[in-house]
Amino acid sequence: MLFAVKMDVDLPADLDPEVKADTIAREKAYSQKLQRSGKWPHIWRCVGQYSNLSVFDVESNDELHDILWGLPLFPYMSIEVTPLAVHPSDINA
Ligand SMILES: O=C(O)CC1=CCC(=O)O1
Repeated sequence: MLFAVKMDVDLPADLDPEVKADTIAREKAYSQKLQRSGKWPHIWRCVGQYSNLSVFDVESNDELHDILWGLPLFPYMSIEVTPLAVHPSDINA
């Protein structure tokens, strides 16, 4: 199952710099592990925003939910999930 996920990050201005750096480092490691596994095949920066647009390839809604809840930056994110279906005009479908 494919999902497009937009993640908007909003870190508090007064967040301790060490906590901020550690959380971002853990987020990167978590994301890259999932990218290598094939569960997170695309991640793109949204130009001009502290946001990304990602594609997840997972077995179920519950699996995606667990992945998103596990994001170290999850407490500082707004997340919008869009389930994807094959487009009838897709020449690769
Ligand atoms: O910077 C972001 O967009 C948040 C994020 C998600 C995965 C990652 O490494 O950073």
